[in-house]
Amino acid sequence: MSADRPRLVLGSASPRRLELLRQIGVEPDEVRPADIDETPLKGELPRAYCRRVTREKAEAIPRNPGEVVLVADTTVAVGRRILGKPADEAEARSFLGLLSGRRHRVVTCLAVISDGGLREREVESIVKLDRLSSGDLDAYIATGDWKGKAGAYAIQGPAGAFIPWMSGSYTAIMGLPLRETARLLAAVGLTVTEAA
Ligand SMILES: Cc1cn([C@H]2C[C@H](O)[C@@H](COP(=O)(O)OP(=O)(O)OP(=O)(O)O)O2)c(=O)[nH]c1=O
Repeated sequence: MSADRPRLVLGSASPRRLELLRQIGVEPDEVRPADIDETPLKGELPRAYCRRVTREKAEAIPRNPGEVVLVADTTVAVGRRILGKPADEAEARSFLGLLSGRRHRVVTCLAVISDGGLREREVESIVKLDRLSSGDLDAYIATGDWKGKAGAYAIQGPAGAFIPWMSGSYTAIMGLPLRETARLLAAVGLTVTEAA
């Protein structure tokens, strides 16, 4: 990347998002996560929720002139219901019970704030989970991989063994849609040129 490019701040505590950015040869100059309340509003629908939370993350992060701040949010939706990160094992079991044997949506919103203002994108994918036996569920819960993951699973982890089908963007499901991210970064002067 050239010396006069803007500084990139990744506004996320998610190790997946950093790993995904690195996959396209982008190393943020700084990681500066947002700490916001992610509680859904009463009656809020999943896409509207994801967009709002993403914008709030973007606005909560202090930004100096010349900096580009990148944030995202991943939300799992079963019909009108929002499944965020499970608070505990009991909630993880209940989320996985809802997802078992069904298709659900995964919405990932991303936003970039630069001197030029706010740019937003949204990517929706569909994932099918096999019907989980109680043995499958116990074994998966025991891995602990559900912790910190929207919907209580991660496609890139052991839960991959229960996913027969998906449609959309694998990187979006994992937390950061790389195609849309690369395009948004390019639009603010951060061309992705170093991918090996
Ligand atoms: C569905 C799914 C989610 N996830 C993860 C990505 C996100 O880290 C997390 C969803 O929570 P988010 O609230 O989107 O992100 P976060 O709290 O981890 O980090 P930050 O808000 O600071 O950016 O779930 C996977 O890793 N794999 C998956 O298949």
